[in-house]
Amino acid sequence: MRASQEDFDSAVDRMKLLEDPDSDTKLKLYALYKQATEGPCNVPRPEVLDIIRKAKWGAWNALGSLPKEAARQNYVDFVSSLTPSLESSSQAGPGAGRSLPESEHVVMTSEDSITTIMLNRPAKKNAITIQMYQDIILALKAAGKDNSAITVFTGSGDYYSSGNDLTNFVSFASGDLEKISEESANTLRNVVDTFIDFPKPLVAAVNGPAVGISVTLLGLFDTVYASDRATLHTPFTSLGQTPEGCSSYTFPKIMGPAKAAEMLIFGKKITAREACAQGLVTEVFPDRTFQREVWTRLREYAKNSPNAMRIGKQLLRSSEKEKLHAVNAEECRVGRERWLSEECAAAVQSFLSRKARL
Ligand SMILES: CCCCC/C=C/CC(=O)SCCNC(=O)CCNC(=O)[C@H](O)C(C)(C)COP(=O)(O)OP(=O)(O)OC[C@H]1O[C@@H](n2cnc3c(N)ncnc32)[C@H](O)[C@@H]1OP(=O)(O)O
Repeated sequence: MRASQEDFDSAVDRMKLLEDPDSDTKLKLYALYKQATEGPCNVPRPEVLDIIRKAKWGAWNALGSLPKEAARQNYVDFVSSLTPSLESSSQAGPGAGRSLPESEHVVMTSEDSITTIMLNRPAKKNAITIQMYQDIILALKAAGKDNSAITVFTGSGDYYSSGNDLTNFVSFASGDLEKISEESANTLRNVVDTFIDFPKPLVAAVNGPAVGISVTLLGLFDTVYASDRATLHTPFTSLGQTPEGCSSYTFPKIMGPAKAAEMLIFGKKITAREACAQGLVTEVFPDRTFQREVWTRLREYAKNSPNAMRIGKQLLRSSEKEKLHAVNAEECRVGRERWLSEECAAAVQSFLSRKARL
């Protein structure tokens, strides 16, 4: 169940009863309200000296391209969490009775028979934390079962995703290496398995640059639309790491072994247009019209018979599934060894200490 306009209006009224909320709470409420009512931040950044307006602008702007509907839901949930005693008995609490999982950085919305899963951490270029991997799994499982016809995966803000959050590796230096690396490999394996098994048409709307795992997973999507501003980069070897997301199998198959090697072994960054010429991207759109063109097209596609699309996908993909699961298992086994290597530790340290940038 998603928040209606009435739920939102009622949350706005309840919010007025809050007694002196702290400034972080006020900023978050302000940003979600603006996003829910006006959409993405569309005003120029205020002057440096105007501290309050600058903070408000920053909070709104940080919501990137979060859809109005998702902002409305987040606003209602946030107000509910602040005012539990004021909840009317007819209203569901946060998460109660909702078919969509909630997450701070992985936002799920459904409209026009399309479920959208959006990475929503624009200030960190949508880098994927361990919690986000778990949330992606939950979101995909929910989308696989809901009554939408198509599922779309996209990013908020100027990046599609900068890949694995490199601070995920910080815990490697501070804890039980064996245990943490095993848990991380299991998480990676689960998330990739969930993409392999996803039962409906899965479309990537690559709204901007994509790095690392956000690129490798594209080989498991049914259709990939990209903005002409997007680049695709898999800098594994400069990080002392190896390919994942089944790309060691899907990329050579899609683009041929030589082009795949350039990307996955030498870390060559390619443009969306190059990726399209090589078959990894289905179609490239001008950035200016990307959202409009992609969503117009997807809304048309979503009118097709959902069952026929799902069964069609199975016919196209099922013969590969066993192979893909085996590839995933092997990539995770090898990847885990690499994460424990000196090379990987040094590369991550270098990023974190800002000595190296892509
Ligand atoms: C469970 C474990 C699974 C493991 C799966 C493994 C997958 C492998 C991969 O995905 S490898 C790819 C890893 N990603 C990267 O190496 C990208 C690193 N990021 C960059 O090089 C740059 O940030 C950039 C080129 C993406 C963008 O550069 P730009 O100058 O435009 O912006 P900033 O660098 O200032 O970034 C803004 C803030 O975002 C933080 N950030 C960006 N990417 C990551 C990331 N991958 N991990 C952690 N943090 C990231 C960046 O640090 C800035 O934060 P700050 O504002 O607090 O400084």
